[in-house]
Amino acid sequence: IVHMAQEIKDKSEKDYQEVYNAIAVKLREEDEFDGYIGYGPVLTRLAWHSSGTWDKNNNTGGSFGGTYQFQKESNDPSNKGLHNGAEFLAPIHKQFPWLSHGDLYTLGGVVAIQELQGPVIPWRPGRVDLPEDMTPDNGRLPDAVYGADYVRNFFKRLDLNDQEVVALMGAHCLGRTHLQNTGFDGPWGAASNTFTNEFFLNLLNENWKLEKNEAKNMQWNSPKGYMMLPTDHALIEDDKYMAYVKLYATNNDKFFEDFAKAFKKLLEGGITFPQSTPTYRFETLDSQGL
Ligand code: HEM
Ligand SMILES: O=C1CCNc2c1cnc1ccccc21
Repeated sequence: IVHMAQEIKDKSEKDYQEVYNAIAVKLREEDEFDGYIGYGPVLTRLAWHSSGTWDKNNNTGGSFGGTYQFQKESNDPSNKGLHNGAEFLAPIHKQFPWLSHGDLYTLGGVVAIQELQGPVIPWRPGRVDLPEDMTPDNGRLPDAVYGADYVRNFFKRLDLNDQEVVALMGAHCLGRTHLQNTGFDGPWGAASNTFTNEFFLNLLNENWKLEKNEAKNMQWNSPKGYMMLPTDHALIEDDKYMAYVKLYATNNDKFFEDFAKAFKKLLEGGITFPQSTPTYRFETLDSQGL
């Protein structure tokens, strides 16, 4: 299967910046969601989950077809809680019906990262909605209960190496786990809605204890009320991953640079873009004085 991005002839950078701004203004205004964390983290997770179904071995799934819009995919137990992100984006789709669902879901993640003071994520348009029967099966997204070997093997299917995996996991600086979504709980107190390298600092600086939580799942908790999933903690159990955790904990610029590259790669997995497709680097609301 080839997923060839369509050439968008009648839309310019200005048109896409207008969509970016509509999402960003709504994100800024609707700040009370999830205990005043806001929609940034769940939009980021929606962009990742709509892309993370890709299988490089047969080029099925991925962000191209926008199949998250179909219940077969949005009802995947791995996607519990993400309907909040999809509902947030529904009015944006109404306002800009020319934008495909795949472009909408990935652009939502780009806006979230950039508006939460993260790096600029270069983004290309042209994903094309596929019919419902092209929706990938459930079960293509990762479980949180396993260790480093599982994580390394899982991301091979997405063509992502150790360095890209550690950089991407840095997005767990955002938001929190919700017992009713995934059976994990915390961190308690304010979860973050600012994109930083704190996930790596937490991994290295906290005193982690493996405990069973209320849903009978094992998770790592610290005296300060922080938490890590087993797949998070795996990054300091494995020497190769640990080297990148240390790099990103001590070099925020390097983290931002590597995250931006890896997140773009994740959001474009399986898509062939024509040479003529422009790569957009959007302005944040702040940088536009908005
Ligand atoms: C081994 C891979 C991964 C596993 C097992 C995993 C698992 C999880 C789990 C269990 C949650 C809690 C969801 C909830 O209870 O609401 C979560 C949240 C989140 N994940 Fe991951 N994740 C992984 C990789 C990623 C990647 C690669 C990204 C993005 C680049 C990402 C971004 C997020 C964000 C932003 C949240 C917070 C969502 C919110 O606050 O609503 N995760 N993840
Ligand atoms: O160390 C943190 C910062 C707050 N958010 C998370 C952390 C670690 N693991 C997570 C895993 C999923 C969602 C949020 C987090």
